Amino acid sequence: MMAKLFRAVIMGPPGSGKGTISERIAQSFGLKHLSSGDFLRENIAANTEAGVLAKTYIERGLMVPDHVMTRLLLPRLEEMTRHSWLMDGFPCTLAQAKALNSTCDLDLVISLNIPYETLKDRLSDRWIHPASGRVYNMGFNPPHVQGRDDLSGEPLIQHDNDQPEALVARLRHYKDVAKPVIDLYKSKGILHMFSGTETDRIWPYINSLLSTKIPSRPETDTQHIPLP
Ligand SMILES: Nc1ccn([C@@H]2O[C@H](COP(=O)(O)OP(=O)(O)OP(=O)(O)O)[C@@H](O)[C@H]2O)c(=O)n1
Ligand SMILES: Nc1nc2c(ncn2[C@@H]2O[C@H](COP(=O)(O)OP(=O)(O)O)[C@@H](O)[C@H]2O)c(=O)[nH]1
Repeated sequence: MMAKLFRAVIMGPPGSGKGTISERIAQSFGLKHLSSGDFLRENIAANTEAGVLAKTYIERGLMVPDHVMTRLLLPRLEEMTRHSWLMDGFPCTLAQAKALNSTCDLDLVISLNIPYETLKDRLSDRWIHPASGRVYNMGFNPPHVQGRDDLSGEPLIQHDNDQPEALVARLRHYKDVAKPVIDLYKSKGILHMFSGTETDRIWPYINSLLSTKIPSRPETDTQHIPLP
């Protein structure tokens, strides 16, 4: 059977559920979940040149400049010639989207549209295991032991920029930079927008969309996703 690789991007404001939904997609369809935030953290931990540079921005709650993001991520994507993947958190800006375009053809873009009040509630309750990027929510998906990561048992933390005071500015910024990216993907005919307040209600729609594009049971080599 012909094997075709599948490349997708998931976009949405902070707290919209990109990470949560990406994990479900990765599990159900065998795509490799690539998180730009995790990748940045790995580079920071490894003290790479770009990681050291990125850290100076992230520490101040700023977006990492386009040239640093593309220098970090594009070579990584270029290496993945044999993988189907879902990218979460990149591209963020039109410049990043154009750079990605010149590297690969995307099959599909998911954009999450979630009301502000919902984002605020979720993020003020978001707890993170910094080493792995695993995400919890005290109501929606609490850890087995309060304040501790399920797998490592290490302490969970909260990000200052998840608190409501920082959120308004983050959302405004997201809206400004994401609009031209969304318009670009709309014009290419690959954008699929999902709106709602609950991941569990949005998920079936995403699941059925992807089921029309990729089989839900990947074959033994999950890196090659055969299309019907
Ligand atoms: N394209 C990107 C992705 C991430 N970042 C930086 O990396 C940080 C961590 O990334 P991530 O974990 O994806 O972001 P969160 O801030 O947790 O965003 P979200 O709430 O959407 O998960 C961001 O705050 C931002 O400073 C960036 O500048 N540009
Ligand atoms: N209450 C609630 N929390 C959710 C839902 N979906 C995701 N979350 C939580 O909301 C927070 C943000 O989700 P996350 O996947 O990190 O979003 P991202 O910032 O877009 O990657 C996390 O704490 C999730 O556990 C939902 O439907 N209801």
